[in-house]
Amino acid sequence: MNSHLMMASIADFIGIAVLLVGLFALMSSHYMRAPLKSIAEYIRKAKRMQNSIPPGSFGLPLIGESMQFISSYRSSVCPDTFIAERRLRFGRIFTTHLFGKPTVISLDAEVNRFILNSDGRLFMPDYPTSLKQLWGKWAILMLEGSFHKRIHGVVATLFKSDDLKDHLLRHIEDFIQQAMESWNTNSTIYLEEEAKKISFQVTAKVLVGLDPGATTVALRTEFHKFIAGVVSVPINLPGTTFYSSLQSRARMVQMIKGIIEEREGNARHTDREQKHVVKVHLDVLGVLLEERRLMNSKEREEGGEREEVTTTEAMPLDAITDNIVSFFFPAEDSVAMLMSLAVKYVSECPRALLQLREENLNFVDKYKGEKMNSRHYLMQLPFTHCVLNETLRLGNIVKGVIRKALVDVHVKGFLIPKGWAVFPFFRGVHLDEAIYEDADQFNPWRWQEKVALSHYTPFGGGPRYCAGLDIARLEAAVFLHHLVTRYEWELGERDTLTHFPFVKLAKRLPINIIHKQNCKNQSFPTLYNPTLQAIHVMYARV
Ligand code: HEM
Repeated sequence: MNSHLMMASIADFIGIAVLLVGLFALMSSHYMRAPLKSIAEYIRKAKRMQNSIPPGSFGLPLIGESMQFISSYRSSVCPDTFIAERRLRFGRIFTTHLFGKPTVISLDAEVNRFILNSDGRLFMPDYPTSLKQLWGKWAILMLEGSFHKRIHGVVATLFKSDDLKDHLLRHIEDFIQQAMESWNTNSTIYLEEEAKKISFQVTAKVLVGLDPGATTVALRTEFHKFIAGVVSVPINLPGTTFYSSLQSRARMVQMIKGIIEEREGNARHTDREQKHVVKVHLDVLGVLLEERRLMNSKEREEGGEREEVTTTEAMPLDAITDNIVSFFFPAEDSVAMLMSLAVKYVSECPRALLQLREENLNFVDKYKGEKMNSRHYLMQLPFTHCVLNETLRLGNIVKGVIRKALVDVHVKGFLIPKGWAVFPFFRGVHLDEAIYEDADQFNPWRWQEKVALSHYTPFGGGPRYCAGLDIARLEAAVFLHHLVTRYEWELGERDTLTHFPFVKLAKRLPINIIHKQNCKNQSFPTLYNPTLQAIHVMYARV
């Protein structure tokens, strides 16, 4: 009964809107000559629309159902109340009104895949103006069309390359070693804090080639102030969080520009005739600078003389700084969350922890003294990756993505009207009992059986799939490897998860270190790395 009332309210809303448009058309036509036929056509169209828009409710005027959505995902007890209630009343595809827009939420894996794969044709990302101000108009999330394709391609190619992953592995292990040095038996550490420290260092390395030091610390301080603005009221006045966030963003941009200037000062530039070597740094800044050089020189060639008197650039410097700034977020926050949640889940599931430890100790034995590379960590630790898959499924670090319909879109018998927002809600699919048995339980063994990967989208899909997924998996696998082979711990104070706006552990996951492994008998896989060798020797002397 309730659902019918809600459906009626949407239908009324559309009916009245279409009637008003019809009336306006009639009134504005010269001498009201518009044929009555066209009004009938409008009414027929309204009827057709009201029949095919997914059922649901719009909630209150202007704010719609945003408050219910937010309070549901702020709760650590029953975060999915909002979704569960509506799924029961309306099914897996329903209409609501979120953050100022009529929105279709989809908990249907097939529809979600369709939306992700139709990016750029039927849908495009749709972020509020305040977020555009924060990320910058050139950030990958804001880009469309061929420029998006180009930036995505350059970054994805870099992140897929074994050279980059192997180069990064040395640093990941180094940063983990340094962090772990301070964790001693009988001490309590805040795992989320430690994971964030490590992943920020990895991020600074992979994005701009920075080693830990004063600049990384300064960059991290500004990044934290910057990120606070993402969830603030967007009022750009001195004293507001939003204002301070924009100021920090500007300082991050200055630091990145400083690194660029330093690189360009040192660079030996290309000159094909003189056969100079191009030095492309193995990081995101390096490949974006190279891409910019290529695009701008092509632009100049094509532009001929006219180009010399204009300042047009195919790829301005802002395109580099906006992207670097925006990559800091997934690279620091999401990866650290993956590591922290994996530790929480295995700590609560002793059988999984035991198997994880066994696999990783065997791995140490098997590759004793061998030169390790990223493929070892990505391919030779199957159970570790089952743990990570399950953590991503259950933890839903990214709940879903928001898109806008570019045209009227028909899918599974429903209409998503042009201009409406659409929210493929991955979390709703990942926690669907019809797909995953005991969906709310941590069960890494399910990944040892045949699981339909088409339902599984923790890293999105289509043209905007996560370019950094291998980096995220590598970092998390190496972290788990070192943690379980060297430490025994127990969870400290009980911690809870909240989900809005981002997944967070309320207490930053305190863990008590019970035992630090005597590393004498443990052969670290990357012994040839001089820093690690020094640390290994140090441990061996303990
Ligand atoms: C556990 C960690 C991570 C998760 C869960 C995650 C999740 C996602 C998701 C769901 C998307 C799709 C966004 C959309 O469709 O609008 C995405 C895109 C992306 N992610 Fe990640 N990500 C993670 C780590 C990383 C890392 C480490 C990087 C690299 C620094 C990265 C870089 C990117 C990039 C470049 C895109 C493409 C955006 C676009 O083309 O519009 N991500 N990620």
